Amino acid sequence: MPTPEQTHWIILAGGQASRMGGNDKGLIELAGQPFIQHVIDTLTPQTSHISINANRNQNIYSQYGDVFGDSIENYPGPLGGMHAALHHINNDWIGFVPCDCPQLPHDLVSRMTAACQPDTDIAVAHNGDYIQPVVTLLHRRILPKLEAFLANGDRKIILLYRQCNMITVDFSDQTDAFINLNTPDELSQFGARHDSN
Ligand SMILES: Nc1nc2c(ncn2[C@@H]2O[C@H](COP(=O)(O)OP(=O)(O)OP(=O)(O)O)[C@@H](O)[C@H]2O)c(=O)[nH]1
Ligand SMILES: [Mg+2]
Repeated sequence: MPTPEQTHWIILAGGQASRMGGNDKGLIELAGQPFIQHVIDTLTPQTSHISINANRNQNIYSQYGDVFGDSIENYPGPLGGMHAALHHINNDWIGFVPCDCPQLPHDLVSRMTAACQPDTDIAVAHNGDYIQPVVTLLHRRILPKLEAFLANGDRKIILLYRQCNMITVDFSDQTDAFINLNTPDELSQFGARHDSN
């Protein structure tokens, strides 16, 4: 429904990365490049509208593009980044990807946009096994529901989605595209596979 050019994409890098020892995950290096650079490299051929949601090291992230932080304090989770994006970006359709997913689909934007219907609130990627709740394209009409959800103290992303008109977008041909690296072990194992290829 929206064309790819009518969408604006946010790289979510605002988490605490507690499982990664609290290091700012978007800036951790993989194959000589910070995580955020891998995501930017995948998205740049797909869209010219990219912003970064980060709560730490905003001066460093600003070298990679437009940066904004959460307006809700105490790390409410990815929905905090989505909430901030809906206030920061003046666009009907806003897409999200996490900073710790270094091999996202090269056709993510075209497939997510093509799947949306006029009444779609949220399109969420699905790898055939699992829904990928932080790889999503949403319409700004969900903002009132999102604000009520957060004000109620709710944080579980999928519970909000179930209140909306959600569709899933099939990426079962690319199951590995959504591998995300949450711990030092996952990072070193992924790095070792990457080096041996
Ligand atoms: N803006 C914002 N983004 C968040 C927040 N929590 C998580 N995220 C982002 O959501 C995505 C998925 O989160 P996780 O992989 O669980 O990352 P994380 O919360 O940094 O890591 P853990 O603390 O180990 O769970 C990542 O891109 C995070 O940057 C938050 O409180 N605010
Ligand atoms: Mg993760």
